[in-house]
Amino acid sequence: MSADPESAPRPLVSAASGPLSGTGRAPGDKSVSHRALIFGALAVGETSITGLLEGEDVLRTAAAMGALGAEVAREGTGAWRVRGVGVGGLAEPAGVLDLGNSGTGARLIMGLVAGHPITATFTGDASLSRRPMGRVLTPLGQMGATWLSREGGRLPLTLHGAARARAIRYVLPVASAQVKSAVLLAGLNAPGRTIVVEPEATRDHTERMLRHFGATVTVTEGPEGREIALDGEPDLTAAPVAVPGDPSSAAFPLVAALTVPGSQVRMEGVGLNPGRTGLFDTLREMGADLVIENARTEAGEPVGDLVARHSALKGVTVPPERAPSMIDEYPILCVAAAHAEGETVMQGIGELRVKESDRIAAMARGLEACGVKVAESPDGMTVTGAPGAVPGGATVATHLDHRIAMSFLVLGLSARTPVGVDDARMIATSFPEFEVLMTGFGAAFREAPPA
Ligand SMILES: O=C(O)C1=C[C@@H](OP(=O)(O)O)[C@@H](O)[C@H](O)C1
Ligand SMILES: C=C(OP(=O)(O)O)C(=O)O
Repeated sequence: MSADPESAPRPLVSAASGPLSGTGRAPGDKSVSHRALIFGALAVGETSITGLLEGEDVLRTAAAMGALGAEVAREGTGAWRVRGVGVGGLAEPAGVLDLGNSGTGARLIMGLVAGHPITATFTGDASLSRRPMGRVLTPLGQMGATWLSREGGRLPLTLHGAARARAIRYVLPVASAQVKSAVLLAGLNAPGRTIVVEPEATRDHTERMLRHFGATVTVTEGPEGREIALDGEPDLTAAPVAVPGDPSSAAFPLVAALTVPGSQVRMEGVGLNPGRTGLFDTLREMGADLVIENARTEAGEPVGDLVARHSALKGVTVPPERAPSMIDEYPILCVAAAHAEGETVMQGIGELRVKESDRIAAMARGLEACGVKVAESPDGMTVTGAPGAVPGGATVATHLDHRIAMSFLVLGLSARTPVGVDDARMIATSFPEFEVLMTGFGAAFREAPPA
């Protein structure tokens, strides 16, 4: 279903369905998919990608790479081919780059453009236009880029790349893999060493992929944190990419199985990069029967099959330093927390307020409407569970946020009365097969008339 802003919202209702069971595959990892297209576009030669996520966020990045001069072709389901232009070889796009709902696409491609002597205008949907871009513009400005934007560096924004990009050393003021990646992408076309220091480690897909395509990247632990150094102006060479399954997407059916009595669900080929697995650790601490089988390495990324069985969960305090490794998973963790005995305390998660929606507020309002007790602070929330007794019975506002929509559809499967979401369109940005997969496991979803 399309997330086309011109189309009408699509309300959806989820109701208690009995046990869920089955085996499925998570869609391709969104972070790795964006990067495969971007590095493919910068490399010399033809990169073939398998398992690419064909969600709307990634399709926007594919279109942007085409507009910047790469040849991008779809060969079959998840199978794509990118003929790159070489570092420094991007062309100025003729039209506007519309990144839709995607923060990753917008911020990474800004880094790419900033390192090239070209100008590009970026737009996005209402959600993306509210999100802060100053966090990437500040370092990109230090590297020589200039821009004209709405107040606070919001989209729409026109970015003039540097005539000759300067390598910088940049200490991340916020734990963000998107900011780290934007600086490294700009640094690719800068002579000398670009260094990013991250006080808290974030997902390292960019570092892994830079090496995979032939760049020299060294990572050391320094007094200020993890220090990533990239040697500028490398010759990137096309390399095949097999995209692992997305743990952030697999989280939804797995938590559904943990919370619906009698369920057992197996998700195969899930990426288990340690920068992404904080939710699985947390769920196990809560008492989840969640087992990894067939742990293996595929194309440089750890991968495994995950089996979840319905479990009696208990509330935990999630260590704030774990936040970067589960940053997109707090909405679905709230659903597990709603079914856990006692309190689940989440702290150090202020970043959730600047995602596709203010996710702390969206989850708190939705859970309250469903009869779950929640306390909210500027950078945290506490959910008090009601195991097996979540009332439900509300239609929740999703604010153009796919993860809010999927979380409440999962909650509806175990609530006493159905839970509706006001709009399911955005699910297509990251997990287009969500409804088919979940209904295949036995979930009861039905279209609802608009309120
Ligand atoms: O680099 C990436 O692919 C991502 C980084 C995270 O964002 P931040 O860098 O803003 O934390 C995450 O929330 C997003 O879904 C994907
Ligand atoms: C935050 C997310 O993505 P992005 O920042 O790319 O919009 C997400 O997918 O949860």
